[in-house]
Amino acid sequence: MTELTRHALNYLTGFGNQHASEAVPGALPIGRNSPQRAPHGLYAELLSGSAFTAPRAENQRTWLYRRRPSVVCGGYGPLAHAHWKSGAAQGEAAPPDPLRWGPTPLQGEGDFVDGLRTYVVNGEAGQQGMSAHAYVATRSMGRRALVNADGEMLLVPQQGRLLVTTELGRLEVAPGSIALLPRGLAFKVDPLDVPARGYVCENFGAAFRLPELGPIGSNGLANPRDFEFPVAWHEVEEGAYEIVKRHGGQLWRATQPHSPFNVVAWHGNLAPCRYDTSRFMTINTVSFDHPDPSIFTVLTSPSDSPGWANVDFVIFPPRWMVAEDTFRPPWYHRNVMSEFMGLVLGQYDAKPEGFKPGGASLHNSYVPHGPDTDAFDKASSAELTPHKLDATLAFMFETRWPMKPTAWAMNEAPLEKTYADCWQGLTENFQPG
Ligand SMILES: O=C(O)Cc1cc(O)ccc1O
Ligand SMILES: [Fe+2]
Repeated sequence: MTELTRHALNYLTGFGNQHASEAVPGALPIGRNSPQRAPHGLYAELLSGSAFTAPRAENQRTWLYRRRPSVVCGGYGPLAHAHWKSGAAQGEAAPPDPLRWGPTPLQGEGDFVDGLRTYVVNGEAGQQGMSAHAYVATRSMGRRALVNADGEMLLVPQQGRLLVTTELGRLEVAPGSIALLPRGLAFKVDPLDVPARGYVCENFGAAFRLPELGPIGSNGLANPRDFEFPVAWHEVEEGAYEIVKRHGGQLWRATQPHSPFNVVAWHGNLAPCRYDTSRFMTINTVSFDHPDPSIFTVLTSPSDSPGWANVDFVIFPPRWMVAEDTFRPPWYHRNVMSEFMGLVLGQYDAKPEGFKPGGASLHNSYVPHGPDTDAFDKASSAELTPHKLDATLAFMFETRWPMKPTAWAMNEAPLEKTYADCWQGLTENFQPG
């Protein structure tokens, strides 16, 4: 039995809060960040997530008090990885068809980094845009840590709990929950159940934040208090670590003589967190019509154009459907924004049979899509009594930049050859006069 299954981890709560935590009493300096000698012989180190002069509401930084500073590290050399891609330049030209993949196969051995496979890319690593990946992990990362200098990582586990160890402490993340790992922070992802499978959004744009609530008011959707942050924890075991670094859309590796998880105390508002999607306060119509899916936004990474997200993280959680005189599933549509979807659990109402947990779909910019023929037929004649969509969790990474599938997604992943056939039964029913 691991230490974790015996003792639940502790968490600090509140998205955007200035948190403070110390694993050893007195390790956190009081009243200043950089005393001449930090307590207990620790080194003070600043990690920033925004320009120093970013507006206060968007300014993110954390002070770390650690046994050795991060600069004590060997030189980096390239690390080969066949399947982790980033930036539009690493994608393929693919036809503007709707694409769908079956569940990512669970075979193969490897840790979280080995098991990353990129579905789609856009933008440019470290600058703007995003990538969507699948992961399959069958073993822990051991004495190996990942630092993504290009972007923040949003983990969406689909099966198997994860122990995420970070410089700021540890998070346990189960399917149904997500983890958000700031750009530049060292972490490792270890499966607590094997094999573990899930999805990752790598975000090269502005850091994910809670969406504005507008007329909804001061409560609702993802509430800030439900985001949980780790308490300080440092690894006591001595010995070298391999640091795997994502930088400039490539992987690099170096060895350092000590663990990067050597932060004894920290304070600040740039920190990893987890969020349980069952705490999402879902809003939907109580009258008629199917609202835009933006009402299900958990987190958003804005771009420089107001309302045009670099990427949104949207969920389709369990919810009551009560709309009167309404076609209740999503409408048929063609959107300028591009939609990558995954399914954690259960069925998705627009494609109840064809879209499988652990699978994915891509409806790129202006690619027409909507409910499949079966879903259309059922929803067009369903009795419109209140109905609970239960035991379901789909999600979407929606981005303003068209996505390019990778060579893996087109040639090796379980791409369905006949996905578009699911709409061929939508016959013409027009009855003039
Ligand atoms: O295409 C999809 O399945 C995602 C989606 C869901 C919805 O309720 C409205 C629009 C939309 O793109
Ligand atoms: Fe859509």
